[in-house]
Amino acid sequence: MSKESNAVLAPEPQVDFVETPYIADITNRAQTYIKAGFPVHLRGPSGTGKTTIALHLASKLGRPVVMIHGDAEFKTSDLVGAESGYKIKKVDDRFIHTVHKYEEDYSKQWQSNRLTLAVQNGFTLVYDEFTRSRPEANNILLPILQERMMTTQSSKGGETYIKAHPDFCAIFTSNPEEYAGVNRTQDALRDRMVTIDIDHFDYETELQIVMAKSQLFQEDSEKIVKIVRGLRESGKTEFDPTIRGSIMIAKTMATLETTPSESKELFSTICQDILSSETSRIGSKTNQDRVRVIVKDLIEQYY
Ligand SMILES: Nc1ncnc2c1ncn2[C@@H]1O[C@H](COP(=O)(O)OP(=O)(O)OP(=O)(O)O)[C@@H](O)[C@H]1O
Repeated sequence: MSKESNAVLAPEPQVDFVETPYIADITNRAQTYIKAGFPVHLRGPSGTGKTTIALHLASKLGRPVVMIHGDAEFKTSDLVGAESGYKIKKVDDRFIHTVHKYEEDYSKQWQSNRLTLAVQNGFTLVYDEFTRSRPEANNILLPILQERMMTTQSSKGGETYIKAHPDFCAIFTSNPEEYAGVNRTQDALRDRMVTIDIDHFDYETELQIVMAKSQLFQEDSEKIVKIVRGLRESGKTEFDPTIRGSIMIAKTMATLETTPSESKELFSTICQDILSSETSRIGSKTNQDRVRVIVKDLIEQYY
């Protein structure tokens, strides 16, 4: 299988994907803009489901999907493709086994990269956390989004143009600009996409996701979701706890073959460990201790 075909994903529904009215509303709005020919940008804090919704949207469009993860090290050539020097092909002779022929192809090879692959073939591009790449690397996107035309360097030097396939479309995700390692979105790029701001899920969606991922019953999943939401709403944590914390608590309980209702002490310890870890990223013991106290109080409240 070629390197290119490894980069292409089939547009398949995700296992355990939960579609509540909250998710359906975001998906439907995004789909409308894509249908109208505009790229969509899902922007929001960590753990608000942006990547999952982007892949869900992509699967609904029914075209093969090419995914790129933003990276501070990216250069334009990592997105578009680059001259890869010459390649040597070894050919085994089928009849005389001791004979190996080597074919050397000194002509420069064009290694199509993911963006080129999507633009040329009309695939859906999911560019996850695209603002982690430097603005200079992302500049290549401007003519693609504006004129549906991509500029590349030809093997003979100079520029060539690739017209975007009519089915090509792009979905972007990003974290807010105050996050570490996130670059400011260039105005020109932002103006060419429809940005949908996403926040933490509503209660019903969090509950359905926890149940789907852990197989815990509703009553037990509700306890987890109420505690995580209570901690988030307290506003006293360094970082907001997310659905990831809820999923980790639920899966840990399920692995131990117990439930929050059966084992209150164990549940309390697991909630305190996971939530203090998720909400303090600079190793502050003060924050961890504060979270442990709030979580303990919330557990008393919801038992
Ligand atoms: N609709 C959904 N159905 C089932 N699980 C979901 C859904 N949305 C999100 N999740 C789960 O929630 C978690 C966080 O989602 P996701 O990774 O998409 O968030 P994100 O906003 O892209 O986060 P980050 O900014 O940190 O990359 C994942 O474990 C994901 O599987």
